Amino acid sequence: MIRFPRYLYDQISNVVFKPYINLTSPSLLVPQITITFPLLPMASMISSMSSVKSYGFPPGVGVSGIARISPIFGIPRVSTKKTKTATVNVATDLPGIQSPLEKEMVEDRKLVAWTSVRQERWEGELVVEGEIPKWLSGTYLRNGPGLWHVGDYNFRHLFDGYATLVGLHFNNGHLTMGHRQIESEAYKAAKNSNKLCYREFSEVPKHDSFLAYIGDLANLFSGASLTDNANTGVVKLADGRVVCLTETIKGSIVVDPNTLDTLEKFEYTDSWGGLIHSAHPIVTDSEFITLLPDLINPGYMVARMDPGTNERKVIGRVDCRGGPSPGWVHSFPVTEHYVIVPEMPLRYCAQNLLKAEPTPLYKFRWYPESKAFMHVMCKASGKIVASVEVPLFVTFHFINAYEEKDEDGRITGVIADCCEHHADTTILDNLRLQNLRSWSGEDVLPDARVGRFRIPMDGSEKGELFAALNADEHGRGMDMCSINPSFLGKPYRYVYACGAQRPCNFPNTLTKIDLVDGKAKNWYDEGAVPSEPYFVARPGAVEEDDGVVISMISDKNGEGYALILDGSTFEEIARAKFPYGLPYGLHGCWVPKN
Ligand SMILES: CC(=O)/C=C/C=C(C)/C=C/C1=C(C)CCCC1(C)C
Ligand SMILES: CC(/C=C/C=O)=C\C=C\C=O
Ligand SMILES: [Fe+2]
Repeated sequence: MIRFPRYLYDQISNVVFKPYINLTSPSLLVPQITITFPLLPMASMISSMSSVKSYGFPPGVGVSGIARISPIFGIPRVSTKKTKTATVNVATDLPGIQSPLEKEMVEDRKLVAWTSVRQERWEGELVVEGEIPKWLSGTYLRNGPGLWHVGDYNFRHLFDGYATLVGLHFNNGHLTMGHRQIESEAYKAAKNSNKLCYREFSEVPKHDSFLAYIGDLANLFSGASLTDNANTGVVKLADGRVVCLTETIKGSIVVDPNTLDTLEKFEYTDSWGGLIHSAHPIVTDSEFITLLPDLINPGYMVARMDPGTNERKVIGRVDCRGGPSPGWVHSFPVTEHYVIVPEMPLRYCAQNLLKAEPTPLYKFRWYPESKAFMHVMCKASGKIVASVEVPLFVTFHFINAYEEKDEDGRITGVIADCCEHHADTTILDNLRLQNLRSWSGEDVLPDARVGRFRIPMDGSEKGELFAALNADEHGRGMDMCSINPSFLGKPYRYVYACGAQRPCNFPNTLTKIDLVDGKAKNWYDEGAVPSEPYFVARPGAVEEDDGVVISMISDKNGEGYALILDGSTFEEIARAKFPYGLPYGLHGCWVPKN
């Protein structure tokens, strides 16, 4: 049994135990281990062990000792000593061994969704079980925070992790997979200095002195200390560029969808400045629309960027009706003619931004007395055509929105759907890594629903919020949604999302919701954590659900696979096992071939 920190254990695919005879003192058997990283044979480390104890397993198996191992970002050393070798495969041999420490390690592997990615990059062909439709030709990219530590320091929150980009390349029924870390300044600095250097979602770099603290505050206001760790989503712009994004504007990074290489920063050439934006712009073949919260004069700038440019042009501005600051806008929806600007009572909070230690709501604060609003801005004129008070709500993700018309074709209202957490902010705390990693079997995932806003366009002061269907249909879990992109901004019927099979501490099913029938079809693999189900339409499809749904699964054995479901039946049509389990990821996009 070789003991080392959890994060290192997960980096390792193979351990070679090498006892050798010390020639100057032949009675002395000196143990050594070689630790090999999967598919990177050069990246192996050799380390001597202090105490050795055999458990009576075959040679090389069941040996205990404390291994001296260089840190994760260190340069592996290679031994030149002559050795006899015996091989232990950690993945296959250790699970059979039942010492308490070994049990703990096996448990760790099961938490692969919440365990740092085990190496910087990998690429290879996957074996496909079932049949991938031949028409599925292109790359599914998924971004997310996949590395949650620097050296020995472990991050707190799911959203803190350094971005891991995964690519599934589909070609004529074949599938190759690759993953790699996005080379943000924040990631590179952490790697080089072995410490956190930029402010992440919940993490703030430690200061050596009071002077350094003051300097950091200045850097906070200029944005210099904010992270550029583009770990939330990835979008394909109409001009073909693929950009990874997060909530900080500087965290916009152009990547190569084929190699997953980090290419360059996406620099905005306009002078709008600002430090933060919505992590989910609306991106289509003709549109890029984003929201820029204004923390000084509480409000939001709504901006558009034309394909082939890096210049945002302002469509209009919404002044907040509540205060003292704008509500968090992780995402927002659009209809054919309008941009819908949500004003959630979970608002950015300047005081919390200044704090070195995280508050229960991180950089935000819940202001129920400030009320909640939905604003509707005309895309063409930038005018606010409706602004209504709505019941309090909490959402990360809007699903879609569309215009309601009367029989004469006049717009009477707007419907906007979101993954709504019953105006309860505890979901943010649930996403702390400690909570995700220490599930005791209790049902602790707060209820969520498809929250449907109806915003009247007749000058009424209030809008409605209700559940679009009975949330028991999807186990009262609801987040990480996608739709058929051709239905963006239009009346639509189907939502793909992560739902729940209870008890659970995190959404653990894939669900296809039929908003017309108020029914859901659910996919479930016991103990697995599926990531956002992403709908890709079949070229030439007429039906809204004619296509496939792609998700990546981190399973209960610490392994993982790509899953392809039929968009219509929601039945599995293919799966392909990854070489090792991957951490959970957030949002994806589809880059068609050519
Ligand atoms: C991963 C995800 O969904 C959200 C990430 C959010 C981030 C990185 C937020 C960062 C922020 C700061 C570093 C300071 C300013 C406020 C805020 C935008 C929350
Ligand atoms: C993963 C998540 C919420 C799950 C709750 O049910 C939210 C992710 C937000 C960022 O993209
Ligand atoms: Fe998101």
